Amino acid sequence: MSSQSVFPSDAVSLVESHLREVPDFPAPGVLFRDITPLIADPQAFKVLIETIAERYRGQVDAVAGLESRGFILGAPLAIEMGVGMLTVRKGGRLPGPVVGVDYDLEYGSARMELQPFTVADGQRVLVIDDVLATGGTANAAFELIERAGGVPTRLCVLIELRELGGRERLAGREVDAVLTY
Ligand SMILES: O=P(O)(O)OC[C@H]1O[C@H](OP(=O)(O)OP(=O)(O)O)[C@H](O)[C@@H]1O
Ligand SMILES: Nc1ncnc2[nH]cnc12
Repeated sequence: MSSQSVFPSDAVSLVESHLREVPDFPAPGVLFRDITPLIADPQAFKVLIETIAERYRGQVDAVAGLESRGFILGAPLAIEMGVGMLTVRKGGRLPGPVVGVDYDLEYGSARMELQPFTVADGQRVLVIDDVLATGGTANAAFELIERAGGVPTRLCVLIELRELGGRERLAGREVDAVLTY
């Protein structure tokens, strides 16, 4: 783990101590960072959400969660900050009208969609997810929010996997990670 988190060291330790590292999931060679122990611990989950909310309170008008683990973090965060929740979903799951973007992952491709009518013009949006890997998913979310008329101010993730280059793919975007590997 590297240091330099923009979050307090207590929050970094909290995430680190509640993570499961699962080798070869969902495919051989992938070390999967599993946040389920963290969200299953009511005290840890509450403190984490409060800590993240503290950093962005008053600076954003909405939270956009990225399907599906970003929803788990985004919904309580939106309530804690008193703003609305936007859902950036995998292709084909939202009733239209939607804006969509196709993008490449490490292996294969994917599509994310957003209902533009959920985004107010000029609305400042915090994008939230559990993991930043190649950055394809987050990059798609930034593009969709902009196409819908919003202003994606930054990405917040619990875990950044540095060697997968997400930060470079998101060049010019603000990225905050609680924990970086
Ligand atoms: O930076 P990237 O290379 O785009 O990868 C990061 C994305 O991958 C994971 O989601 P996944 O697609 O596994 O979906 P899930 O949350 O529904 O499991 C993770 O929750 C991020 O959304
Ligand atoms: N190694 C990983 N662990 C958890 N989620 C991921 N999403 C992309 N890569 C991941």
